[in-house]
Amino acid sequence: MKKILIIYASMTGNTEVMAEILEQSLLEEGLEVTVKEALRAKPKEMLKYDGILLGAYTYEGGEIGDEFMLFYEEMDQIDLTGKLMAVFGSGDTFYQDTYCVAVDIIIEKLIELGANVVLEGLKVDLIPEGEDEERCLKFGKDFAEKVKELMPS
Ligand SMILES: Cc1cc2nc3c(=O)[nH]c(=O)nc-3n(C[C@H](O)[C@H](O)[C@H](O)COP(=O)(O)O)c2cc1C
Repeated sequence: MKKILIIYASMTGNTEVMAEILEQSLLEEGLEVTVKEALRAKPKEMLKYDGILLGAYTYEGGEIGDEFMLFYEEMDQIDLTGKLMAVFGSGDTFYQDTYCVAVDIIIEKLIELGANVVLEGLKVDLIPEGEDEERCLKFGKDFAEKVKELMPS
């Protein structure tokens, strides 16, 4: 069974809800899923998984939230060449110019580290409800399909 790791940081719970929906979606696709908070995870753990999803909210006018920062910095120590990855996060459209930019910053770093970022970043305005919940479920399904296609057993 293909193994997926979801690592996320969430201050007020919105990105955490995204992580939960993604977990549900990946489980429905028959994948094994581990979910961890960034503060309790180390980047080298990613190397044991077939696919990895990273989630972070955006803070302070365009920065990665504090709880994800150490993980982000320590990623520099590992080689992610070929790793199948994608990024998600909650933000607030009130911050027009920096809406969900943490997602973009992380994607940029992953590409720099050689990862294969297989989907466009998933950005949600505050809590994922209704249509946004559907977008999260689809993101999980699309990621599962990529893993099955690109990591044949
Ligand atoms: C001080 C402050 C600054 C913020 N800056 C941004 C920002 O620049 N861009 C953005 O999209 N959201 C910004 N947000 C909104 C949060 O990203 C949003 O509330 C998000 O849903 C929090 O996710 P979480 O519940 O997972 O912690 C900011 C929130 C606060 C309190």
